[in-house]
Amino acid sequence: MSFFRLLNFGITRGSSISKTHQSNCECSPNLIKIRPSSSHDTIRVPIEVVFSDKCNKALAFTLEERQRLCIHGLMPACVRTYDEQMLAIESNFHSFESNVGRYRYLRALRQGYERLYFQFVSKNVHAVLPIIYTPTVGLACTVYGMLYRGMTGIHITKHDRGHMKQILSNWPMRRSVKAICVTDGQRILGLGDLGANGMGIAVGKMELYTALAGIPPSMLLPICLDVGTNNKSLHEDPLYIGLRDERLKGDEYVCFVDEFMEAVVSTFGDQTLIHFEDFATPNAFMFLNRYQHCYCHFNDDIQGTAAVGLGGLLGIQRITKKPLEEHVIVFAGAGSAAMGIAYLLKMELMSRGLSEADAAKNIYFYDQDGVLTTARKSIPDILCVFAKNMKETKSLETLVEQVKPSIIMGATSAPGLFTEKIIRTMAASHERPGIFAFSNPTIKSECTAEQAYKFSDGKAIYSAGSPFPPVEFNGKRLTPGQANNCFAFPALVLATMTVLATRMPDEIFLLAAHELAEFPTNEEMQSGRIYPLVKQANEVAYKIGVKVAKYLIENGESLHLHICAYYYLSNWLIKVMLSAI
Ligand SMILES: NC(=O)C1=CN([C@@H]2O[C@H](COP(=O)(O)OP(=O)(O)OC[C@H]3O[C@@H](n4cnc5c(N)ncnc54)[C@H](O)[C@@H]3O)[C@@H](O)[C@H]2O)C=CC1
Ligand SMILES: CC(=O)C(=O)O
Ligand SMILES: [Mg+2]
Repeated sequence: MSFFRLLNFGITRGSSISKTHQSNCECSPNLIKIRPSSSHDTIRVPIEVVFSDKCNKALAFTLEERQRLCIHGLMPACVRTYDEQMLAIESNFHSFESNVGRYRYLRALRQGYERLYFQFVSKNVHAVLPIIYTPTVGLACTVYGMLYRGMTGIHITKHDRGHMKQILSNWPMRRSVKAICVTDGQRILGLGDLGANGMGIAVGKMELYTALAGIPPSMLLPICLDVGTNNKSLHEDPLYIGLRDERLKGDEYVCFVDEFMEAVVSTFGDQTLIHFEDFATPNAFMFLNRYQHCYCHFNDDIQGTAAVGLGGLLGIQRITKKPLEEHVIVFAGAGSAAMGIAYLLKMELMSRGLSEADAAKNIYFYDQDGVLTTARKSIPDILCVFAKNMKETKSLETLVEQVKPSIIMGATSAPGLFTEKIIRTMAASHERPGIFAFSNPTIKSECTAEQAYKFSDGKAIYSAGSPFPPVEFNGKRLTPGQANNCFAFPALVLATMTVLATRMPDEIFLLAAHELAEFPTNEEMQSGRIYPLVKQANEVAYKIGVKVAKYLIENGESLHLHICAYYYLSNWLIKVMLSAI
């Protein structure tokens, strides 16, 4: 019997690990009387392998495993079942009062017991996502140097030019890597330039690949491009883990990223999926365009958010029974998130037969410089069609008074931007005003759930990038939706990886938006919640993943033609991946 077969993890959900020991010992529920091991059937495996993060089962090693692996006596007599293991982790997790404490505990758990970690996360998505993802991961990134506890991915610095392939080859699981998530740390959530501390976000995103979409962690590699940081306080922070230099810029920066992209595919293969995360907006768009014909890549802040944003808008259409083209929509912020959503929204409206100008007619943009008018100098290409021939104003309240939007979408990192006056004005003109506060983490929300419900007299359909608890209003319990790209990217990468697609066309983001909008029931929609619950995120990833996989195969985006002949196989493959954890 091989080591890995002997090491029957058997920790599939709800199963009991203690079956094997029952024939070998007398046992009370938790404590077992063990008999000495017989040396002739032992398997010699280096102890550091048995207790490595990939293999360590803690007290779930059965009596047979303990005897045959010669680790008998190296742990207490108790053999824990799956449920007991999960209970022990859960008790530890909840024993920490602060969320950063819980984050720290989970980091240690992953480093010592990777399988248990992912089993715990995928079983407790609702409790754990706010820790390993927004909002806590943002706070953790601000003190990442203090929390640092060893290898989580690859750091490539600006001094590594000419050697990137060699550095990537240093990754211990290089042979199995199929996807990377890369950040240069310049716009970490709404917290600005966090330099090399941004690694925390790349790690968090990839943990959702596994926890929500079942993609084995050995296939995934988080990468931080340390090209310096313009955040002076990090230069002075004695615990900072990155280079204390100004950021690379201009041609030097672009050449650096070009070399990186080439090194990725030459090390891990042509169809390696490359996920760009939290780059500053101009660079995010520049790389999305630059690499569109050469790599299988996507930008989560632009495209993943677009799918979730449009999904939310389609949800509002379901509630209000008013077609999206008749809604007046104000975007507050003109960065990756807002521009990505507006682009996909325009695509949706044009697919309904509208001209580009008609699709853009009721959509307004407002940013730090005020409302976007045709008088503005240097408008990004994507936004030109949305610029209005109207009087300029620097006040969002004035704009809202003027155009009376039925939907407002904030992605500004400007907390409190949606004032009482704005929300009241919208509620006075619309039965169910849509309010989206995409900014992360929670402290950056344009308004809180409570403010949205209170100032709209409970009428608002409110969603936010970070989780808000339900609010009691006039005897009703109102549950906000989480408008976060975590409802899109796990499905999109699962599909792309499963069918070996070589690119990620715009249509799959549109498709994901439609599937997402269908997820909540009519009853949930009418209660004002347009997104699934976070605890349903695995199901969302699977269902959208299957649809996207079929689309990719049917439209010739899949690398292997024989898969096309068996396109229903994608269903099966995805199920297998999901059951792998
Ligand atoms: N919920 C989700 O899934 C996602 C949320 N986000 C969040 O969206 C926020 C923005 O990120 P990016 O789109 O990359 O944008 P960015 O950071 O590149 O741009 C922000 C935009 O907001 C505008 N802005 C800033 N302060 C403003 C103010 N007081 N009034 C009006 N406009 C103002 C700026 O002019 C700019 O257009 C971040 O907080 C980020 O965490 C980003 C991606 C996904
Ligand atoms: C959620 C996300 O990707 C962001 O806030 O940047
Ligand atoms: Mg992001």
